[in-house]
Amino acid sequence: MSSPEILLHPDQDSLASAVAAALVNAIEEAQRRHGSAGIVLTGGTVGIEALRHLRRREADVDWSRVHIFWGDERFLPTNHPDRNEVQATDALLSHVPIDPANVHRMPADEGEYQNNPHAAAQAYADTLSALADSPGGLPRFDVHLLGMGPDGHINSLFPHTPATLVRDAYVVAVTDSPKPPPQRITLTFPAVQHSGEVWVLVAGESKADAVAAAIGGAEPPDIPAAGARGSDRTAWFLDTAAAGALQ
Ligand SMILES: O=C(O)[C@H](O)[C@@H](O)[C@H](O)[C@H](O)COP(=O)(O)O
Repeated sequence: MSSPEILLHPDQDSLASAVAAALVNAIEEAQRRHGSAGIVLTGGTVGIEALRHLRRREADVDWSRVHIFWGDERFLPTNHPDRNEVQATDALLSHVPIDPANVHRMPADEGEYQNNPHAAAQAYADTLSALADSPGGLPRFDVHLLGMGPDGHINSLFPHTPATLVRDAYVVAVTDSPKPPPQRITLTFPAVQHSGEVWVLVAGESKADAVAAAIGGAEPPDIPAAGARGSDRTAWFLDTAAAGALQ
């Protein structure tokens, strides 16, 4: 796995803009090398702001060869404004010519999955497996975007929770998240670390201690962002405030 690389930006807006520019390049590079690009999206303010910036660069991307996935989802009914996919759709996906069949959303809390986040997590694992080279595997994730909470959580992997210990599944349900809503679906560390590149996007002073702990080598069950590692590259996009506790 790769060592963390730090990319410093003066503020949240320039950070989000830099992420969008880097995504344009990473998508083009993945398409050149593999034919298509697989991008895993995150929720959170910075992650969604980066998508708004990417929308402004719509013409710079060949959307017909992009696959979109999610690192986690709030298990809520379709169209609920707190769903990460609804926010990403508003910010970017409904404004670009992407093939809807290439947008791989996590299931919502309704229909056959209503009140059953475990079945929904399994369904997403099946979706990923169907796109993988071998059964039970994962498709290529060229870039996995991650936000991080002040407690160091990434995706819905919260400190000292069972999901941080899972090694034998790529997707699990979380039923008692410390941050609302309690029910979520999340990729696990093995899925995150399957990614070629992992980019952690963090702004604000409230995150500074967790940034320093994660980059300083904390244990992932304590500070989950410490387990945010890509096989080829791990990039921390930080604003000055979030970098404030780094030595
Ligand atoms: O699922 C959630 O409750 C949030 O999406 C969360 O995981 C978020 O990604 C981080 O807390 C960073 O969020 P900010 O970028 O808004 O600080």
